[in-house]
Amino acid sequence: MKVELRAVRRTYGTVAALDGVTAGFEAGTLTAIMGPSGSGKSTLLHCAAGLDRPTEGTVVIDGTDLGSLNEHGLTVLRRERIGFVFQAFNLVSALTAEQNVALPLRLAGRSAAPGLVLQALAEVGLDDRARHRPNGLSGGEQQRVAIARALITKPAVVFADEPTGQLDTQTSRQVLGMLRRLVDDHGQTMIMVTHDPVTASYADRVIFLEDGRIVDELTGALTAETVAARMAGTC
Ligand SMILES: Nc1ncnc2c1ncn2[C@@H]1O[C@H](COP(=O)(O)OP(=O)(O)OP(=O)(O)O)[C@@H](O)[C@H]1O
Repeated sequence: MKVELRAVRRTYGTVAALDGVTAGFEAGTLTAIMGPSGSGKSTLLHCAAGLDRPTEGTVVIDGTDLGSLNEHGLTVLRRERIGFVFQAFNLVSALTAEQNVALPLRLAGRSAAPGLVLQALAEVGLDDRARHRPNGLSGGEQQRVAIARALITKPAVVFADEPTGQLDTQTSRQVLGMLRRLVDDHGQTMIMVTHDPVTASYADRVIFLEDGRIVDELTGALTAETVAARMAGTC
């Protein structure tokens, strides 16, 4: 499912958090958004995901102009087609890991096929923690439950904000490998904000923001070194 931003501007008072961003995100691609603090990364993600409305310009997902949808229409689109891996989308503390992962299916009125939820937990290495509540899990484990929950509906588009922010190196590699396989095998469109060159190196493309504008782009065979060099302004 293609996601397109056309001349998107988002202002907060006199601050232009996004200042005329045009970008397309094709199905089956993973894009990393990078840039200094305050450059507009979260604002871009929120506008592209229909969580925030641009002040000017349009966001089009799979041919639908999000500006033409009311709040209910946006909610349905988000629930049925979009997955979120955001730090702010916390787990429900009263529910077990298994129940948290099953929640998006229940909200969409879909029943979970037997084993589906456990399989999603197994993919993030947590099938043995299914009955634990969030406060009985480490930060990294909670993050992995949130990823399993985001992917359980097999969303066509996934938005991620620092998807491996709280994970150790090894778990982080596993999770990134898993996200990469989802894009390659299921043709999902994935857009992730990250400060980490290693995380960005899993992407097909890195977009660099500065002061609400796209200032550069890297594509091709990305390595953490080339991304880091670009961040340091040395290439
Ligand atoms: N709700 C808001 N109200 C007012 N200003 C905002 C709001 N959200 C963002 N801004 C401003 O818009 C600009 C872009 O913010 P944004 O959060 O998109 O940046 P970012 O690149 O994600 O930063 P970080 O890496 O620190 O998370 C900043 O100047 C920020 O202060």
